[in-house]
Parts: sequence; structure tokens; C-alpha cells
Amino acid sequence: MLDIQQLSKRYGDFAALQDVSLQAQGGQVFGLLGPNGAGKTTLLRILATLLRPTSGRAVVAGRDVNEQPREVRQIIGVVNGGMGLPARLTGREILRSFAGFYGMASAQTEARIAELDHALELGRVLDVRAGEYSTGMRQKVVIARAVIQDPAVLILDEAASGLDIFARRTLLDWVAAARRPGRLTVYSTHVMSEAEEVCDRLAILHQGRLLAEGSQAELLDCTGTRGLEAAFFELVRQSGLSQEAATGAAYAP
Ligand SMILES: Nc1ncnc2c1ncn2[C@@H]1O[C@H](COP(=O)(O)OP(=O)(O)OP(=O)(O)O)[C@@H](O)[C@H]1O
Repeated sequence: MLDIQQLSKRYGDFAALQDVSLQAQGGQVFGLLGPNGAGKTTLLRILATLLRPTSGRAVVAGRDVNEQPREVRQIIGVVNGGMGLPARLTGREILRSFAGFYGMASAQTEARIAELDHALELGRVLDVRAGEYSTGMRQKVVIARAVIQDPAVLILDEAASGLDIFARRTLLDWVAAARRPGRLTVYSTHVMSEAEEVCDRLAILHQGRLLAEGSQAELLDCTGTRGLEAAFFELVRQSGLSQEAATGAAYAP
């Protein structure tokens, strides 16, 4: 479902991603775990065809991100922190317009909105204009919009950040419940407890490098630790890298 081979990305002289190779099967939540600056967003932006890699290859559900970006965009859903919504439209209108983009028929769209209303507890979010949303309301619509066409690959980049505990709980429960054969959810986070809760397998990134990949049990086993946080520190120690985040010199996010 996901095949990444020796992927690298440089911003000028700075290597944000270095020679990352990994594979992930459908039917699971695959975590990208790493501190700020690890390269998670860079990797996900490449998968979402928003950024071109400097070298290497990434294939999403059989489509190459460099050679078939349009096809990739048709089968992925993306949620990231900076996504805006048209302020004058209600949640329902936003979802309908996205469904139109994917060529969904109107009856199918209404059925899907009802399904998502139930799963994500959209409630009044559907009929309020986006300009009046709280952070949690906005995030619900951003997620519903990303999955309106039931994408084969769902990419969530720090999707829980900024949510209050209720919205966060709804999101994590939904991510777990949205697992199904043939769908891959890629879940990026720097919060170890979130990764522990929702991810079946994990890739641990630090300073643009892949430190380890495996199930949680495998990662704890190979580091001789009892939790992901301890496993992360042990992997950093073994790698000989410093604990600091690397930063692109001329880049201030
Ligand atoms: N456009 C850019 N130009 C220069 N450097 C960049 C650019 N975008 C990202 N970087 C740098 O690349 C590194 C990786 O950034 P990236 O956003 O991929 O990390 P991340 O793991 O998602 O962390 P965060 O959660 O902080 O975004 C960081 O050191 C960042 O400063």
C-alpha cells in the first residue's frame, strides 16, 4: 500500500529527510513518530504530492507520487494543521462541494455525510458557517472532508494538536474505528501516548533519519524498554545523533 525507497529531501543545504525507506500494508494505522523537526511533515507532504523529493521514490497504493500525482490525489485524504475552510460555507456545504470534486452522486453524498455525522459527532457543525467554528469544530470538518470519498490512504499530520480533550477523544476513537481492510491510515505525531494508543506499526524518525520501524512490541523488544518514550530515547542513543532537532538554517516556521 505504501512503498518508500531511499527518499531524501533537501531544503538548500539542509537535509530534512535522508535516505528513508519503508513499507506499510493496508488494514492498519501506521505511525510516524518523532520530535519537532524530525521530518514527518516533509515526508507526508511528499506522499500528498505537495512537495517533490530531492531523490528516491514513493509509491502510494500503486501510484508513483512523482509520475502520477493526479492519480495519487484521487485516492488519498489529507488532514494537516494548517488547513483552512471557506468561512462563509457551512460544514454540510463544504462536504458537498468536496464530494462533487470526487464525482460522488448526490444520494451517495448525503448517505456519507449522515455516516460521518454519526462517526465524528458532527452535530451542529454541519449547519454552522466555518467562520464561526472553534478549533475542535474546524478539525472535525477538516477530517470529514478528508474522508468524504472513503480514501484508500488517509494521511493525518498532527491531527489531534490543538484539540480539547473531548474532540481529541472523538478523533482517536474514530481513527481506531476507521481501520478496515484495504485502507492505510498514516498517523504522524510527536505525542508518544497517542502513538501508543492508535498505531499498529510505527516508524521512528529523528533529524530526518529513520531510526527504526516495527510493531510496538518489536520496538520495545529491540530496545529492551517498556514504553515508546523510553524506546525513542534508546534509539536516539544507539544512533549516536544528538537529541536536538536539526533546523534548516534559513527557515523559521
Ligand atoms: N521550507 C523549508 N525550508 C527550510 N527548512 C525547512 C523547510 N520546511 C521544513 N524545514 C526544516 O526541515 C526539518 C523537518 O521539518 P518537518 O516540518 O518535516 O518536521 P516535523 O517532524 O514535521 O516537525 P514539526 O512537527 O516541528 O513540523 C526542520 O528542521 C525544519 O526546520
